[in-house]
Amino acid sequence: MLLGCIGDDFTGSSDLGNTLTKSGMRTVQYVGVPDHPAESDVEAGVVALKSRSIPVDEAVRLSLDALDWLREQGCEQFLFKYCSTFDSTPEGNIGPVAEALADALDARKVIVCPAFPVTGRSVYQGHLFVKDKLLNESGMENHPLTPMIDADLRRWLARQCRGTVGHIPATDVFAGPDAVRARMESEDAAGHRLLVADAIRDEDLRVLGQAAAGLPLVTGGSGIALGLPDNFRNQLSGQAGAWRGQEGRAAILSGSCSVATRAQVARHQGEAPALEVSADDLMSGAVTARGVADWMLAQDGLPLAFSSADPDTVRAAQKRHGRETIANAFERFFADTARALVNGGVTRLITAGGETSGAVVEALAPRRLEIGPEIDPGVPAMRAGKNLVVALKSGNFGGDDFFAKAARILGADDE
Ligand SMILES: Nc1ncnc2c1ncn2[C@@H]1O[C@H](COP(=O)(O)OP(=O)(O)OP(=O)(O)O)[C@@H](O)[C@H]1O
Ligand SMILES: O=C(O)[C@@H](O)C(=O)CO
Repeated sequence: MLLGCIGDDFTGSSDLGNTLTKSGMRTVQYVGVPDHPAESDVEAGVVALKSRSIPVDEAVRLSLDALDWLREQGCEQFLFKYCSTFDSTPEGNIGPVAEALADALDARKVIVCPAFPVTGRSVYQGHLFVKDKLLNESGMENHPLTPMIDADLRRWLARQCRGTVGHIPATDVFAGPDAVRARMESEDAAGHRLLVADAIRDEDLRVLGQAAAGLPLVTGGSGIALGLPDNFRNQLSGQAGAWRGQEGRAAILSGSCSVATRAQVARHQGEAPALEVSADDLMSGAVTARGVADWMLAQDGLPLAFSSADPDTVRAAQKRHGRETIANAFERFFADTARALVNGGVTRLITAGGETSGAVVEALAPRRLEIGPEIDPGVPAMRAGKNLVVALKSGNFGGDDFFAKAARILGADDE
């Protein structure tokens, strides 16, 4: 294994797996820290953690465990993958995890770049934009778990860190890898270890990737991985692996309340059987995982069960029941429903939302996820077992027709 990656959630890890596979690295996603060695043909290993919204100490401990395992597999460089919308709180977990990994690797000059231009995430003057909006005006300020209320990544990250945060401005990135390396030197000399890097185009990310050759630790969204495979080019087999689709029943579970998911749910509701699960019904016990799975298994077509709701509804429900209580209850609900669906014969499972997908994948506990073709930017089809394929969609990814498209691609072989 050449590149060792640690993802702070499951959908985000599959996004990274997608980028690396498309760039020609044979990539496997692991569900948590494996208790077995990696297969010898794996060139990039992504250890997917569910560490984005857990207590800081736990996120650090899990990430260091993942690092130990990846080091044992012989990795030469490490990548910490977080969300392209920098999902975190003033306490963490991005800053503390990045600092702990940097300490363990004795790394200085650590790039921090969540840019992912194809989905509209760019970093300019240290600020994160989602399309033409600053992060804190993009809808992310309403996120149920990690409301993003500051678009200045340097300021937000500094709140989470022990050390100071530096900057690699766009002027250097546009000037190429040598200018970026020179800027990293001067920021290092000024005592800054974590360096927020501007990037507005894929070519900027490739420049950062080139500049990062030989550095032990890189951090960012999946975009930062665009340029990394080239640094290993002469060590790669050139065979990313063939994809085999899966026939059989398909179903969708959506716990994501993000803007893109709500549009996908609205579109799907008009075309196929869909069942809404409200927080009140879940908390009162009026709906159960068993009941919802039975309903889904009884439908023709592509059934959807969703809790996706608008920000006002989410806020009101959180006020009534408590944010953590609801989050835990929905996670348990989606995990149990997924288990019942797979036991009931579903072979193609589509999930929306990072926390939701994490709960589902942990419940199904596949040993590894093999990355297949891209469904929409940032979302690959994946094989989770002999008879099971999955698509784990990040909240804000995918076009309005994502669900139907995902079911189709999960069912088809590579051409
Ligand atoms: N109807 C609802 N009322 C209140 N909270 C809800 C409701 N439905 C879902 N939630 C909460 O919203 C959160 C959704 O998080 P999740 O990570 O699954 O989606 P996302 O944030 O859109 O995805 P991503 O992390 O990929 O951006 C969960 O914590 C869940 O408990
Ligand atoms: O980077 C992204 O936006 C996604 O891969 C993700 O992590 C969302 O949960």
